[in-house]
Amino acid sequence: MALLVFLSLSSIFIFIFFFILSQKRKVAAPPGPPSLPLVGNLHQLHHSAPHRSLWQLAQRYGPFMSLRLAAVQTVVVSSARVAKEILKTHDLNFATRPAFVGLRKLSYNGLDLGFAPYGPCWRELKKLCIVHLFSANRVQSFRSVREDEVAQMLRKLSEREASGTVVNLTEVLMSFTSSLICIIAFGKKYVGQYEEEVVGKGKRRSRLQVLLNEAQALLTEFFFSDYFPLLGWVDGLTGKMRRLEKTFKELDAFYERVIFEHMDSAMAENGDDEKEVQDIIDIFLQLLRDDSLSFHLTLDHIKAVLMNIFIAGTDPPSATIVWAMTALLKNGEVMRKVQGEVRSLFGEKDFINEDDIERLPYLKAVVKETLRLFPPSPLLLPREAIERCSVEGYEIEAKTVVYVNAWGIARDPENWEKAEEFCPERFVGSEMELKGKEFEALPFGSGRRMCPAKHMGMVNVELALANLVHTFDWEVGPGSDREEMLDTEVKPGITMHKKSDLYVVAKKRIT
Ligand code: HEM
Repeated sequence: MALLVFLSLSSIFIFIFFFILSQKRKVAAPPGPPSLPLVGNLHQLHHSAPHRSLWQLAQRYGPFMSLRLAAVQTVVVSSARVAKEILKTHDLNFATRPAFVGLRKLSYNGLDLGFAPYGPCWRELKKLCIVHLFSANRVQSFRSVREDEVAQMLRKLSEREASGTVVNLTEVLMSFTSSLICIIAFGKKYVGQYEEEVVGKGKRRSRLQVLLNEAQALLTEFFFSDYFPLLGWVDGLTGKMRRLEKTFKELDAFYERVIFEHMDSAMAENGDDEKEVQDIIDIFLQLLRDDSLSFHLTLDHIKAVLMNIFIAGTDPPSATIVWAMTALLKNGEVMRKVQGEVRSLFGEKDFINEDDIERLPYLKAVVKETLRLFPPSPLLLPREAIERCSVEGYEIEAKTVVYVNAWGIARDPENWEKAEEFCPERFVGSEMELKGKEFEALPFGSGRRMCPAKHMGMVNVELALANLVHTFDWEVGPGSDREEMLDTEVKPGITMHKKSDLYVVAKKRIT
């Protein structure tokens, strides 16, 4: 009997002890909205614009907010101060990425730059890519490629103008950035070598373009395996796993084919005929032969980084130029001012080159203002806590997923006057570079996981935009609803694309 009483009392004490402990932990996490059983707060996220719903929730629960997305403990950062804590003070502890199913597969199980877990291998790979692929000298080596591709885009637009057709500028810009990244990464435009497929009302895309869009979509696709691990089998039933496998296999075969073509031509040339412009595969093949590398670079690492470059090099730059043109069409005064700047300095010229860009402070301010209001990755890329740690007096458990709401922070009236207005003047004469040092606007992220290609991205956008506003006068296409054309609704996906394509008429300027 005594033993029974003793056991019952001890069980009650143990229960009370763990109950108090769990309550303490609950209190120690950042505040957040109440959650439902099983789904947690999943239902509170807007499908295509989660950054907007998270920003609204943050107005109520604060700039450091906990959410439970089914089984995934999450925190959301919505102020410059907390972003600095996470991305600078505690950067090392938040330098890894969650192993979500889509990210893991498309990163060759974590061998890439963008989604690999933090560790010695990723560190070496990032160093190597920064030095060999994305340095200022390397970006400069692609100058002629960039200028040729912009000139080609202008020619295409001139032909359409001559035939009086309305132009889908979104498609023109996607095709420009994907051609450009194909030449930079693979040495030639493979897009045109693939058969075209019908992808919607009157739209045709090359298979390679379709695969690229599919990979982009799969990176943010909802997989049961990520949020309800016990229901992972549902992903098999819905066909998502098959879609992921198929897209991965086709892209893998494409990268392999291009790499082997490079190996064959290197052997045929016997190494004595250096190419005028080395593409990214050439550089990787050289590195593969380098015995002094501090880690074992494999073919899968190369394919994984090519996957990053193909997706990240196409989408964020094209989305940024579309947003810039949308904002300029909406704000006629800013359009006149930026055209005035370019044309008054270079009115005699047919083409604005990269040296000219350095003399265009207002154009540069337009690009920065676009990146402030329309960061292509509004929630950056997800981070994950490596170990339990304390931030702003709250306890963050290991494996908590962290989203930084860069979109919301850059519209925070605490940091920006007339925050919602498109006003490039705020950057004229300002020292702000928006390259990871200022936490009030973080279009390229910050810290160890920030974008390694920020310089390349910026140059591509500035050159294309300068030439578009220099060469043409722009109007919304006749027959399109101006309101709808210039709205700021977005498509779902890892990159924030404008929802409706931008249909415009481009008229050559009168010289
Ligand atoms: C307008 C252009 C671009 C913007 C706004 C942009 C933005 C970003 C952002 C926000 C991140 C996540 C940073 C973080 O988690 O803190 C990122 C990562 C990355 N970006 Fe970019 N990007 C651009 C262009 C490019 C280009 C052209 C490339 C390659 C050719 C590229 C390659 C990458 C890679 C590999 C990562 C992953 C880095 C890592 O996890 O360590 N980006 N980018």
